[in-house]
Amino acid sequence: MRSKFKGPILQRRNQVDPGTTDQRLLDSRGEGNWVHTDPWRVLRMQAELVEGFGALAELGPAIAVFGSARLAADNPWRAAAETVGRRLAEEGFAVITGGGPGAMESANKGASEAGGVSVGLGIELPWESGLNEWVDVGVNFRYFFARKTMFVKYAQGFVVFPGGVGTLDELFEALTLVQTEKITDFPIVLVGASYWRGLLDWMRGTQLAAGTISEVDLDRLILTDDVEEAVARMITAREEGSHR
Ligand SMILES: C/C(=C\CNc1ncnc2c1ncn2[C@@H]1O[C@H](COP(=O)(O)O)[C@@H](O)[C@H]1O)CO
Repeated sequence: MRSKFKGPILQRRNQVDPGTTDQRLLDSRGEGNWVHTDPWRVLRMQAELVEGFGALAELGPAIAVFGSARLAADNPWRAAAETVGRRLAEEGFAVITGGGPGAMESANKGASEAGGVSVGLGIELPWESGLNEWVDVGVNFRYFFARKTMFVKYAQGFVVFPGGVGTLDELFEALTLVQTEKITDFPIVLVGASYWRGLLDWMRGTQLAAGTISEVDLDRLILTDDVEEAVARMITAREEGSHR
């Protein structure tokens, strides 16, 4: 009876493959299509997590700063993001952004110029993106979910500047993780009261009224125009965390 093990799998009779796995690896160059298959993608996802964890494991206390990629250089929120980056760095926090332009670039600039650790977690996009020039530690991701894991795992709080759907995605992911107690003691500060108030009013007037969220969910969002308050909230959370 024909019989063979293909790794852990027993094959007998007419189920026996010709050749061996090593032979197939070494004997031919093969076709390239397999790199686009899901099993291979899983290895790439795994590699992104490993690279991200490796790059950030010793970062120390860090705050993520989010906000629009599209804010022009003279937009006042850019100046505020730069101040937040600088002040967080002065207080000993690493600053993590998406590594892109706009508010991200300003926060990285503030952190880098203050001598802090300025981190950019970039994402492969259909158009040219890359990391802004103020990123001093950069990791570029293929997969959004792997990148998002890094923000939440290595930041102890979020400061969120006005932004579009990308910023809302990051904000509501954090809020969901806090609500479901996947992350704890995690301040979320929204800078730009005039920009965010409409959203918070809708959440209160529509979501809270319909019972789809609780008052405590709204209480988790801190709204301010004062960048010093944003920084102070992060410092307080760090101090409270260190007493536990
Ligand atoms: C729009 C342009 C470039 C976009 N490049 C980005 N690079 C890195 N991270 C990005 C980029 N765009 C969005 N993000 C992430 O989403 C948030 C901002 O998205 P929004 O829709 O602009 O609010 C941001 O925090 C990033 O994490 C060319 O100008």
